Amino acid sequence: MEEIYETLPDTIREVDVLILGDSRELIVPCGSTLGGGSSIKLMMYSRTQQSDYNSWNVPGWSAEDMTPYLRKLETYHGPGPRTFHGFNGPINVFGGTYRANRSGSHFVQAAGNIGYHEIENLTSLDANNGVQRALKYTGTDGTRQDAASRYSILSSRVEISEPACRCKLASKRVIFDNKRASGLEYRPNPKLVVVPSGALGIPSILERSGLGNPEDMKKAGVDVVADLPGASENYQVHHLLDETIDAIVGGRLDAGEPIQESAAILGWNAMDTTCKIRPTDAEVAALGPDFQALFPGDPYLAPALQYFTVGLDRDDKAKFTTGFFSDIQGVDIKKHVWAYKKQGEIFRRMETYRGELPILHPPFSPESPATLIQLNDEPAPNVMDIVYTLEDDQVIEDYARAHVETTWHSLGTYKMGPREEISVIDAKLNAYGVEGL
Ligand SMILES: Cc1cc2nc3c(=O)[nH]c(=O)nc-3n(C[C@H](O)[C@H](O)[C@H](O)COP(=O)(O)OP(=O)(O)OC[C@H]3O[C@@H](n4cnc5c(N)ncnc54)[C@H](O)[C@@H]3O)c2cc1C
Repeated sequence: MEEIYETLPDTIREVDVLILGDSRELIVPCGSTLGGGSSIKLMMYSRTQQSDYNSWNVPGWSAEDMTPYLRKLETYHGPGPRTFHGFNGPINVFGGTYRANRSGSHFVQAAGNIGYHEIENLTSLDANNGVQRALKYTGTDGTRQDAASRYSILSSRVEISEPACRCKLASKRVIFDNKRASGLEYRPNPKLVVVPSGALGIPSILERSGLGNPEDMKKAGVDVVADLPGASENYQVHHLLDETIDAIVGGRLDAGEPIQESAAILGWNAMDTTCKIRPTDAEVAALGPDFQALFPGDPYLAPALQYFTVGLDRDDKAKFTTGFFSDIQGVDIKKHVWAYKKQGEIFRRMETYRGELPILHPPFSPESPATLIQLNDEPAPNVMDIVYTLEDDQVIEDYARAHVETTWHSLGTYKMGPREEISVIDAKLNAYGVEGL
């Protein structure tokens, strides 16, 4: 395990030009270990909206087609009608062994005050514009529900060494016998070659193997086996502003204590509420005609700059950029500014609210109604929506550009769909232009 861990990249680093004349490196964290992201993820339970599945427009992969599999993977311990969920799957979905109930309830109440009411089952695939007390990928004892242990990869010693071997051998490239995938370095002639290396790992491995954008492969000296330009397109990840005020990081809590006591707080991920919200029609209109023309739709409208491509060896730096805030219409940044204001209106109405944290607050001018406030013992009285000026909008925008981070949910490379839409795999997950992969 240790050896494998050390041979895989921990993070993918990216240099993005976010502010004119300045540049900042954004990091996409990924789980470079057995179980991948599921071994380090935040355990937050959510499901894709049905419109997302249906937008793939691939027979056999609609929301209706996917629902039996969504049920099959879970043992659901949450609220809501049983029709939407599964009760015999390997992954437990549970409310957690610990919750910060007071602030959670205040959030639900405050969101309700501005029209986002509590929805019992926000994961019904079409529920929207509501909040829910969050569920987690944890067992009823608070244990992480990771892919490696829940799918029994670790159930016997023999099986431990098998996926471990594959991880290591897969790490360079797929071998082709003419157009047929025939092995992963030292494992010749299997019936089928599967490369489960995640949205970040797959493009590099397959481009090193000759499947990808011919231009990029030529530059890297790789012979073309299949011309699949989509391999280095369509990468998507979403952005957020985030800051940790963690008791362990802050030195207020020794991590050893809760571990020794098997404390219930170990089953907590500090996310007690979750929500899905969209701008209203009036808000969309206020964001301008460019935004209106493109909404609702794919929020990642900056594909021209998003790609991930080949390096000659596994440790070579990938050519990679998220494309955050780079679309000329400014739709991506406008969405972020809208979300900043909206979450502020919820927090300002929480009974627990006592003002903003200076380290997390954009530097509005002291005259702005959005300027930093700190309250003493009482929540804010008679809260009205802040009316932001154009200058305030600019402050939020600059702050977002300077502080935005990536959010761990990489997807989209090696896209499934018709080949003419520069997709890379078909509805049966076979790569176009070759066999057995
Ligand atoms: C910090 C973090 C927090 C997250 N929080 C949540 C959350 O709360 N809720 C949620 O639903 N999702 C969350 N996610 C996202 C979720 O973990 C991923 O979407 C999911 O794990 C993707 O699964 P995957 O199988 O596609 O790829 P991965 O889980 O990335 O698995 C890819 C595997 O391939 C291996 N690999 C890569 N390159 C090579 C190579 N060259 N050779 C051999 N092996 C290779 C990797 O080591 C890894 O084991 C989080 C992710 C991260 C990183």
